[in-house]
Amino acid sequence: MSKFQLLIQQQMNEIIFHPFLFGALVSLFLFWAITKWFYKPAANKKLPPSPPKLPILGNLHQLGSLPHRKLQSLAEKHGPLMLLHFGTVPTLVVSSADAAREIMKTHDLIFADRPQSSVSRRLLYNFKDVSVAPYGEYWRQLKSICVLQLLSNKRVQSFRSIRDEETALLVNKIRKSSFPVNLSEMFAELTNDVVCRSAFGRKFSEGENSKKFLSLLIELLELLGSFPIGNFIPVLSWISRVNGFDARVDKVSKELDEFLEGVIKERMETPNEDKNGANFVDILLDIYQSNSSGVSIDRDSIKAIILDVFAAGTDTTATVLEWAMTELLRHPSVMKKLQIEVREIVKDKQDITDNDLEKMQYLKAVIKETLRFHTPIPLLVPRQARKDVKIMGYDISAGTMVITNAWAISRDPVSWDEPEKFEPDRFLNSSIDFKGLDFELIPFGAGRRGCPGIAFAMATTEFVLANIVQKFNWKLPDEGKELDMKEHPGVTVHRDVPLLVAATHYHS
Ligand code: HEM
Repeated sequence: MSKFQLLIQQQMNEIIFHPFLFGALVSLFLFWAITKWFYKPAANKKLPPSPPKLPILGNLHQLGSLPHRKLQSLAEKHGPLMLLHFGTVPTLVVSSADAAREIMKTHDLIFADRPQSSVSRRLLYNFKDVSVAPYGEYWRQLKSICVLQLLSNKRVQSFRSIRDEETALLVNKIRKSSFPVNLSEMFAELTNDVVCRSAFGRKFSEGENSKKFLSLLIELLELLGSFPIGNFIPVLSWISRVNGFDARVDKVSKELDEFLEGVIKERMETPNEDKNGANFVDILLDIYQSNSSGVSIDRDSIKAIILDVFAAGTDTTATVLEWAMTELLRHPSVMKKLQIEVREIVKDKQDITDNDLEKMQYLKAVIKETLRFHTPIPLLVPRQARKDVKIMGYDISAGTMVITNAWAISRDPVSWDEPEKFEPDRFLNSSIDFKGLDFELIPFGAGRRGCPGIAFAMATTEFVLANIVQKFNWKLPDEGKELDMKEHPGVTVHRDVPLLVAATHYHS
């Protein structure tokens, strides 16, 4: 979420250097005076500990460019439940497995809402998608479409040929690539193409119109990850109108809508008769037109769900692959052990089957350790309290935003031995999994609002990783030099610099 912080910093700069400085300062002063006058903290409430805050900004200035790291340090001082203030928004920060269990299991129903922003309202069809829809009957119906129809194990299996073909293309690209291979770029392309083919039945990396869609998606992700200052200090909402941010949101939303309308129209005119080869648009159109499953969705719902799948499913999976390869290159003994496992199971066969993947226990351990050590969305997706509730003896008010620092939880020495070490073996004799039942490892969240895309994401991650470690030997281009491990700020935390590597084809 640090686009968040970057944006706030950017917007603060704009306040300071902008010709509208005077207006901003006057608004802020009035706002501060009014809130001071009316706001009286509840005397009889027991609130979680809070770090000291500034007037108006609250704790916004303490987030830094990588908030998961800053919030971890704050939690070390103030405890696993902290109450921060992002401008006027009270925000509960959760930093231990026990506290996360209270939120996502014991009181899951109370925390089943998401905070709503004007950006997601405009980009996601007035909250008609799954990930930001308010908790209620509409969200329940969409979530069940995702879990039972779009992202079920059976559906994920039906996309097997897409994974096969796209992974074969990746392997070919690596073979032909000039030195060094830019793996970060290749993983991003692959995950986009896999999601695109699963959603539309074709890719967007080919053809002019399709390239436009790709650049719109990149903008969508950027905008969804941004938090204009007006979200936290409502009196400053006008800044987004004046600095062109609102106009950019409107433009991206309009152009995405035109593209998706085109895809839907085309599919309605020439429906896909092959039920086994159905893609997400086919399935959603079928539900829309036949009112099957007793669910009624409209055209906007279809477009919003498709955008969700792109926003949630591409960047995240590419990040896991990127960090997994990074750690394998930094730990040659782990790479060797993984290659031995994969090559022994595959032997001299041409293709890796789902059955082979099932047997690759070390591969699964490497992926789990990557999700622990480099949690792709370190602060998960924020929730919001629907009612007043007591958590660990503290009073939490309805409307409080909740941020779970899953990154800090999976490095908590209370739950993990030597948490700062990348050590996949820790999972070999352990039943801990990432599916939302073990709160020390929750990269996909948990409970009602937990991620429905785990099977989809894992199918791609396991298959791609198994193939590239089997078919190539890998080295850093400059062996004497330490790999740069800096993280790039964002909702999904990538490497700051692309992963460049040397690959040699392996012959069994
Ligand atoms: C490594 C890959 C992925 C990671 C780390 C990830 C992580 C997450 C997280 C942390 C949440 C919020 C959970 C919560 O609030 O408890 C979430 C929600 C969601 N994810 Fe994923 N995700 C991944 C892949 C996918 C894929 C591939 C899809 C779809 C194709 C997907 C679709 C969704 C949707 C629709 C939601 C919203 C669920 C709701 O609000 O009810 N995700 N994901």
